[in-house]
Amino acid sequence: MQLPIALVESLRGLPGFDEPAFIDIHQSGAQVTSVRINPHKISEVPFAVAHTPIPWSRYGYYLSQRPSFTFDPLFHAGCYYVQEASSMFLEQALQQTVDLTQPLTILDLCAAPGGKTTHLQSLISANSLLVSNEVIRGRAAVLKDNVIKWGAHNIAVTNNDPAGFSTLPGFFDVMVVDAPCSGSGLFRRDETAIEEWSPGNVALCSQRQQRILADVLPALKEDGVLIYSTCSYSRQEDEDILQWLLTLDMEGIELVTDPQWNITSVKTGNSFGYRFWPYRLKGEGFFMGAFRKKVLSERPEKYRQKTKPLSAKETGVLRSWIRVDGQAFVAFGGRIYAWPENLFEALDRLAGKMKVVYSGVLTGELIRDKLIPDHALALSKRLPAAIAATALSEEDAIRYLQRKDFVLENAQKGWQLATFGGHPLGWMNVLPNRINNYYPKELRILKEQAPEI
Ligand SMILES: C[S@@+](CC[C@H](N)C(=O)[O-])C[C@H]1O[C@@H](n2cnc3c(N)ncnc32)[C@H](O)[C@@H]1O
Repeated sequence: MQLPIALVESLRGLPGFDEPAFIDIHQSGAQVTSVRINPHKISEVPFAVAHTPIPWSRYGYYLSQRPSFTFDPLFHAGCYYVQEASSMFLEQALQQTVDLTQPLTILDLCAAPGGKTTHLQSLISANSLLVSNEVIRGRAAVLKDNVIKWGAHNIAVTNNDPAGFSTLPGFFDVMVVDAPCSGSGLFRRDETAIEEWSPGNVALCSQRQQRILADVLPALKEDGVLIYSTCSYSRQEDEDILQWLLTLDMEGIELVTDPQWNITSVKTGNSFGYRFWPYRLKGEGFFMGAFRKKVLSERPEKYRQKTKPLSAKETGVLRSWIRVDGQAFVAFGGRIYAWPENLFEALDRLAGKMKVVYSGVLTGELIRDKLIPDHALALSKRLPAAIAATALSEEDAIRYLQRKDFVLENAQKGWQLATFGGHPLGWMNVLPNRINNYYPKELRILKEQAPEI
């Protein structure tokens, strides 16, 4: 691996930078595999391979080998997320700056494919709302799929430019801006990123990061918390951005780190940054800083309800499909979504101002008083206990996920969940002579499993 000389030169003098160790780790070919479990679905790592906890995250684990995630049904059931270890430091930043037992409104501004979003959802209280935004439409679709897999009911996925959030002044208690960057921190994983790296691109990224932050900060409440991060090593995208934030009446927040974690703390003026060097800890290059907003925010507009919830009569048929307690049901384009009642106002405001591509739990479509359940409902944690389900063998689970035919002896007829290890994978409708597989086509496993030798 040939690192750009201009990058190495630009890092000289940065706290914690060790040039020979930096070059060595990139040439060693060593790879770190880590996952974060979904505490709403499982409580232990579901792999036979040896694993050790990631010290700064209660849900993160290093794996001694990389299993085939594609052919693990529990991956498709949303039981865990494959995520780089350093970025799980978000947990520390959040835990140390906000009271997570409170109902919070949180924005994850640059959210696709969903690493930070799924992590945030595991940390916040059930009556908090997480708005997970991605500006690029195709990437917002991937984000939505990952949010559905995670199975939570308190996330809304939006597809807006950061400037769009200026229509929601003072709306958020917390904002996470995991900014698009020059990506040098991921060189070990993605060698093509090396070809795209240039000093000019670092400068462009730095300007774009400032623009994104300036556009979105009006939507943060006074005293609200901003968490900023990149996977770049460059000072212009890291410390320089923290310095610049101080000029916008943002106040740096110092975080406590255990010295054994080997994270490099950087104090620049009154801002505090945290650098992750891959030769000092087990993880990729990463940078994070936290701030509190010290300037008055505009007040949000007076609330006027726009969305009309469905009546109890209209939703009567849903009772056998979803736990309706505490939920309001709303219809968009014939599709019925369950919104937690206590988040109704926030979701309704959001729907009035932003391009919302997903919210709550998509329950399904009502056709002539019958519900055609959506895949999202199968993966959600709002299913009633009594719903019909059939446990599949691992082989059948893979065939189900590939949308291939399989045979079930003595299975109950009708709509039911296809499950593996107690976790729903999706819907199927068992007919007398065949099984209709409702696993979404666009999510199916396309690869073939290599035969065991
Ligand atoms: C570092 S990635 C986010 C990774 C994500 N937070 C996670 O943990 O999975 C940055 C994201 O910012 C998005 N992005 C690109 N240009 C942007 C812009 N001008 N404003 C906001 N987001 C942008 C990219 O599409 C990308 O999804």
